[in-house]
Amino acid sequence: MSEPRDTEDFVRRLAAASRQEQFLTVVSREDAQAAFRRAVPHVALRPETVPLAASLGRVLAGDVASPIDVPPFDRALVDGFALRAADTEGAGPARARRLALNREILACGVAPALAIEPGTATPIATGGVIPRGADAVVMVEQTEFDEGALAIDVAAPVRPGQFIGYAGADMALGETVLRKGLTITAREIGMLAACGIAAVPVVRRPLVAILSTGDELTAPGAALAPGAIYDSNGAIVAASVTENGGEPVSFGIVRDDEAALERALREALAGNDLVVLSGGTSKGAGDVSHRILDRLGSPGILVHGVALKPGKPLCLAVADGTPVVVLPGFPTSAMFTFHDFVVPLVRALAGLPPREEQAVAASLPQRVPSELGRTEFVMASLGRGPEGPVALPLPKGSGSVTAFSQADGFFAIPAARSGLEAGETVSVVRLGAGVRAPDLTIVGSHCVGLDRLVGLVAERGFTARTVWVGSAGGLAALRRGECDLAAMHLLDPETGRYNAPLLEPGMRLAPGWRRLQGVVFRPGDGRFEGRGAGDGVAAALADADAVMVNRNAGSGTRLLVDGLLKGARPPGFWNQPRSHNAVAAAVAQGRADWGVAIASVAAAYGLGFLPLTEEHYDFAYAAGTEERPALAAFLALLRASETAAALTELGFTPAGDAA
Ligand SMILES: Nc1nc2c(c(=O)[nH]1)N[C@H]1C(S)=C(S)[C@@H](COP(=O)(O)OP(=O)(O)OC[C@H]3O[C@@H](n4cnc5c(N)ncnc54)[C@H](O)[C@@H]3O)O[C@H]1N2
Ligand code: MOO
Repeated sequence: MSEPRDTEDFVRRLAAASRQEQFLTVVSREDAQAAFRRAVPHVALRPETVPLAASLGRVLAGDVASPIDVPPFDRALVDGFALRAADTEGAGPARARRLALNREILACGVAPALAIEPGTATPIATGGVIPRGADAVVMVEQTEFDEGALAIDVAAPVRPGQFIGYAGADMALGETVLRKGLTITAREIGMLAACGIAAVPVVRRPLVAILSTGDELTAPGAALAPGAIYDSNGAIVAASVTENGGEPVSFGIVRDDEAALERALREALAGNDLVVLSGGTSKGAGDVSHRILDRLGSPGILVHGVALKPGKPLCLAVADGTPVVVLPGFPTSAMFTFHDFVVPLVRALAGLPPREEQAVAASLPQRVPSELGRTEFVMASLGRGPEGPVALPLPKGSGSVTAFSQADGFFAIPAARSGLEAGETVSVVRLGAGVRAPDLTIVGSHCVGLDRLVGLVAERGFTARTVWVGSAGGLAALRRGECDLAAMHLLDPETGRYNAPLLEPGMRLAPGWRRLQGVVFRPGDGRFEGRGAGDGVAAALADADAVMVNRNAGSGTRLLVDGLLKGARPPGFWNQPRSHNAVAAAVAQGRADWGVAIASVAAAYGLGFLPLTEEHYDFAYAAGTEERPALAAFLALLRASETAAALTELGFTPAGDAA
C-alpha cells in the first residue's frame, strides 16, 4: 500500500470495486491482506485466568514474575551435617577434626531452633533448612560417628558453601521467569507450580465458528448418496484452528439455501470471534453465501475475488466487528487461503507469534506454466536432485484434498509471469514442521500392490514418498535424477515387450509383478457375460447404445483399448480418464457400459471381467544406486516371499512366479 488512507474509506472503495461487476472483481493478494488487516484488528484477545492444570497449551497473557524465592531458603543438597567450614580447616587423615553434634535433627520441613556454634554440627537431611551459623554441609559418608561422645570426626577440609543450595538460586523473588506470548507446556507448568502459582493469566482462545455449505456435502461417517461427497473442509479447518491456538465451534453442514444459511450465519456471528465458511463463493447458481454477507452487519464485504491461485473466489467480510471469511469450496483452495488469510488472524487473536516459515531453495525440474495476472501457488513435494533439492509440482489441482495434505510445501509464481522455466530456483515454503526429505522417492504409475510394498518398506524404518505421474513421467523423473525408483508398465510397440526395451543407458530394471488387464462391465450385461474380451467388445461395438469409457493417450491401457477398437469411435470415446478406478467407477455407476481396467480394480467395484492380457509392472532405478540403504531394502523386499504372498492376495502375479 502506497499511502496511508482512512481505513473506512479504503475499505469502502475496495468493497465498491468488488461489487462493480455482476460477479466478483479481483484485487491483488497484497491489497486483500492489507484491507483485512485494516478492518480487523490483529491483536490478542482479552486475558482470562485459568487453573494451573487447565493452562497446558494456552498462551501466557503476561510476564510471570516469581512471587517467592525458589528454593525459599538455603538448603542442604546432601544427607550429612551442617557445620562451619572454618572448623575443618587443615583437617586430614591423620588430623581429623571433632565436632560435637547439636541435639536437633534437621529433617525436611523442620525449622532449625539451634544455631551452629564453633566446633559443632547438626545432622541434616537433603532439602533440610541450613541453620544459622552454618556455611557448609559435609556428606555423612565422609564422617566418622562417635556414638558415645555424640560427635563426628571430619578427616578432610570442607569448602565454604559446599552442598548448600541457596535461596532464590533457581528463581529469585521478583525475577521474570516466563514471558508473555509463550505457549505453556508441561515444563512451564512445573515452574509455575514451584512458584506457588495456582491460577494463570492466559489469552482467551478465539472462538472460530466453522460452517460448510453445499447440498452435496455429507458428514464423514454417514453413507454417501449418488453425487454426494464428504465434508473434508469442515474437519481440516477445525483442526487447523486448533493447531493455531483457536477453539473451533462446528456448525456442521448448511444447505445451499439463502434463508437457512443466513440463519446459521447469524447464529454463528452471535457468540464467536470469527466465522469461517467454505464453499458457495464463486459464480454458480447455488453460490449464495457472499450475497448474504452484506446484510449481516457493517461494513459487509471487503473483498470478493483475489488475484490468487488457488483461491480466487475468496471473500472477506466484517459484520459489525466480527470477521467472516468465505473460503472457496475446493479443498486445496480452501486450505491455501485459510493459511494465507485466516491463520495470521487466529494466531494474532490467540496471542501467538506469526507462524515461523521455513523455506528451502530448490530447483525446478520442468517448466511450470501459470496464468498471467494471478499470483499462483504451486503445491510441491521436495525431492533429492543430483545438485540439491528439487521441487516437484504436484500434478493435482485445487479440487484435490491430497495436494495440500501431501505437499511438503509450496512456491509462488509471481502474477507478472506466465510461468517458470526448468532449472529456475524457487523458494519452497514448508508446510508443517516435521517434514523431512524421504528416504525413498518413487515416481510413476500407481498400483495398489505398490501401496502394500511401501507399507512393508515403512515397517523396516524407511520413509517413502510416492508421486503418481504415470509411467512415462516416472521414467523422465528418473532420467533427471529426481527419484530413486520409476514405477512403470509401458509396452514397447516394436518388441511387444514391457518396460525393459524402454530403459535408457545407465538404468536398471527390478521386476515387479504382473497385473491382469481386461474388459470390465456390469455383471449380467448380456453383451459381455460369458464371452471373451474380443467378442464382448465386438458385441458392444455393434450396439449403438453401448457407451464405452476410454483412457488417456500415452497410458499403457490406452494401447490395449486402441487394439480392441481397431479405429472405431463409439459413444464415450472422448471420455478419457487417467486411472483404472475412474474407468471402473464410470462403469459401476452406469455412466459407461464397458472399459479396460486391471482385475483387482474390477473386483473392488464388483464388476464383471473378461481377461485381455497380463501387463508387467516393474521398477527402474539408476545403476550404482542399489546399495543405498532404502533402495536396497526395497529391492530385497521386492524379492521376499512375504511380499509375494501379499501381492498374490491382492490378485497380482509376483514376477518370480511362472506365467
Ligand atoms: N464460472 C466459474 N466457475 C468457477 C470459478 C469461476 O471463476 N467461474 N471459480 C472456480 C474456482 S477458482 C474455485 S476455487 C471454485 C470454488 O467455488 P465455490 O467456493 O463456489 O465452491 P463450491 O462451488 O461450493 O464447491 C467447489 C468444489 O468444492 C467441493 N466442496 C465444497 N465444499 C466442500 C467441503 N466442505 N469439503 C469438501 N469439498 C467441498 C464441492 O463439492 C465442489 O466440488 O469454483 C470454480 N468455479
Ligand atoms: O482459485 Mo480456484 O482456488 O483457482 O481453484
